[in-house]
Amino acid sequence: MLSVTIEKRRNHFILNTAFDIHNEIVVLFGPSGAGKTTILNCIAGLTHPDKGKISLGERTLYQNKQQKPVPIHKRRIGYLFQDYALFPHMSVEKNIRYGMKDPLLVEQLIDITRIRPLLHQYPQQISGGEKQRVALVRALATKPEALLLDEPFSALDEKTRADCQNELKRLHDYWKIPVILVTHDKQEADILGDRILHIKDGSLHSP
Ligand SMILES: Nc1ncnc2c1ncn2[C@@H]1O[C@H](COP(=O)(O)OP(=O)(O)OP(=O)(O)O)[C@@H](O)[C@H]1O
Repeated sequence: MLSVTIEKRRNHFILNTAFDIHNEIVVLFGPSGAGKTTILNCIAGLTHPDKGKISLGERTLYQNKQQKPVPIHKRRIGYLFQDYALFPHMSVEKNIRYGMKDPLLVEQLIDITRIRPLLHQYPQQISGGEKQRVALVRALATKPEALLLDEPFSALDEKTRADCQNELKRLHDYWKIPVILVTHDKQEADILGDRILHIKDGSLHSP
């Protein structure tokens, strides 16, 4: 379980939120500037709350200012952004194998997502949807214990977005870990979310 309690001062409000995520896909849904990315960044360790506690399974990743936060690379959290961030000078295969923990698992992921024909291509030679699937596999190849997705499919056309959404569902059925997905797209939230958390001005609220 991913357990999150965050208090953090922002420009126009104090982000103040608490929630638990089991092995499910939870959608974080809310207007621009509501605090969604700040929450993901705190969980990933890119920034820290002013107060609060973040734990993943038995491990405490952050607890107030009493103890040193666990550094990003030791959190075992996969983070996928809108602009995929593949290494441009590496083939798809090298991108995926970078930081991988378990070669057998990577082979399975490649088959599940049907990206084997792309392995020898470079990022600039494949489409946006393909890049996003590769980025998803790369994130999972590190064997994360939780996955954070910040509008991963918003730059894609409708058909490609639907394909990627299906891919994510299939991967999650296979690999049940806590997933947080940020989206502005209500339809995507309904399709993918086991649960939807609505956030506005830094606080969770009912729709
Ligand atoms: N370094 C910072 N210091 C103070 N406030 C910040 C900082 N970075 C962002 N903010 C403010 O925090 C609020 C939340 O920003 P955040 O990026 O988390 O929102 P978001 O919900 O992800 O928005 P979007 O959907 O547009 O990406 C915004 O009002 C933003 O202006």
